[in-house]
Amino acid sequence: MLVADRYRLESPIGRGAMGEVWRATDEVLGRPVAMKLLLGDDSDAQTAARFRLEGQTAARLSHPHVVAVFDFGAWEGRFYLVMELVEGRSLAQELAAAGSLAAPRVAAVAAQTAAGLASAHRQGIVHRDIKPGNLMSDADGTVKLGDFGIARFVDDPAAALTQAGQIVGTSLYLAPERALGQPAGPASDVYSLGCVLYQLLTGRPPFHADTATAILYQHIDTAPVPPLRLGVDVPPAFENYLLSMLAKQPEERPSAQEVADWFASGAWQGRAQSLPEPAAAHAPAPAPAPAAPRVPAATRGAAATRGAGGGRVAGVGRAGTGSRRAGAPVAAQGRPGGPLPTAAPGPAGQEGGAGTTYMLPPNAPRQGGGRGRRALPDRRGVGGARQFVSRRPRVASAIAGSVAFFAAVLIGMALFSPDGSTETPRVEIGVTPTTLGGGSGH
Ligand SMILES: Nc1ncnc2c1ncn2[C@@H]1O[C@H](COP(=O)(O)OP(=O)(O)OP(=O)(O)O)[C@@H](O)[C@H]1O
Repeated sequence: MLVADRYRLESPIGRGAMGEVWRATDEVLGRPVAMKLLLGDDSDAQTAARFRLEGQTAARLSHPHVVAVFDFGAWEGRFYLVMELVEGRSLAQELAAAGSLAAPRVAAVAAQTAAGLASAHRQGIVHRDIKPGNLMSDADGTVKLGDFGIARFVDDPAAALTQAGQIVGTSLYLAPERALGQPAGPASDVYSLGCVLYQLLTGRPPFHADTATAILYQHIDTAPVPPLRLGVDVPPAFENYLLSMLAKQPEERPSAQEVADWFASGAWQGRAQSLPEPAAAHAPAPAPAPAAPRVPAATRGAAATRGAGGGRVAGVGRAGTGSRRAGAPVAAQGRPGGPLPTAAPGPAGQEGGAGTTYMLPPNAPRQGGGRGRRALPDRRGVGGARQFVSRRPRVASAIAGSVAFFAAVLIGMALFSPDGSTETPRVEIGVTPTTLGGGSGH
């Protein structure tokens, strides 16, 4: 079949939510291409507009790790998109075949995907649907980021084609701030990439549950189980960095460019290091061998007490509207700090599928008042004392010695004072050494 007098369809490659992808030949330029044909016809204005947006968005990008877009048009009532043909398979297929991938392969995927993502972010484009099926690997193992079907321009909310109260994306990889109804930013893509890398390494995503809503709650307030604890063979530095990408707070995650630089530098092979400063969000990666940032206290602290499957929350089930297929409005985000998305059940869909819309119940935790936020100060307080003791053992033991000395003096005064006074500052004796002793890491 010859499409638009130019592209000869040869064999189907696959089908997604919006269209079917064919291997084709561009007979004008004489080269193989991939052609995505919009499912159905172009009479559905909403779907057609989103399909066109995908083409326009991806066409703005020119990067070795982003699938190139060559052409866009309409033919016999259907829109088509002509792309660079990636001869290989998606990371979803690679993962399905292997079960899990070795650390060096995952590090290469991380460096390349993050580089493609960083180029999109520089153009003001947020991908919003990073998942294994959207990462394509060619015959050499080079990874290319594709499917900008639900991407949006950071500065152009109208381009999101959204409807209030809905969140679009795949729940398995959805950043906490998006689960809370806030707009996706570049850091949301980094979080999603962190989820994908975690899955490639361990064979399972960081959070999984029976319903999409339960998974969203886990993104919000459950720490991922560190891969080493699952018995995965991964260098400590790699694990530390991966967990920093999964930080609950967007500002605590590295940028896509930092992720690309860090993995490309080979630093992932090293041991985890403590840095003198708290995880520096968006600081340039140190050269030549950048250290892994310290995992945010909330991430690591919670990991000790809660498993990835824990914390099931009752709520509405998945609210997959099937909107991408049906052409209904999709993908609305709440304003920062604005009201949470409202509950609205919808038809069920396949977990991890694309173009799925989720809605949280109205009583979902609010940012700043949610369960995760309430738990943070305690975890951070204990973690801070531990870090202080482990980083400054001499100072800590000097303080502990002084406290013990004054305690002994006060006890002596109380015992041997002529009037037998019992006014001993027990609070100082009891509390201070306990606080320091709680982190006896030396
Ligand atoms: N440029 C391309 N070269 C080779 N294969 C491609 C290309 N683009 C997409 N594919 C493959 O075609 C199939 C369908 O892709 P498509 O992007 O339409 O859907 P999807 O990403 O699987 O799902 P969804 O669109 O619902 O997120 C996938 O298997 C994908 O790997």
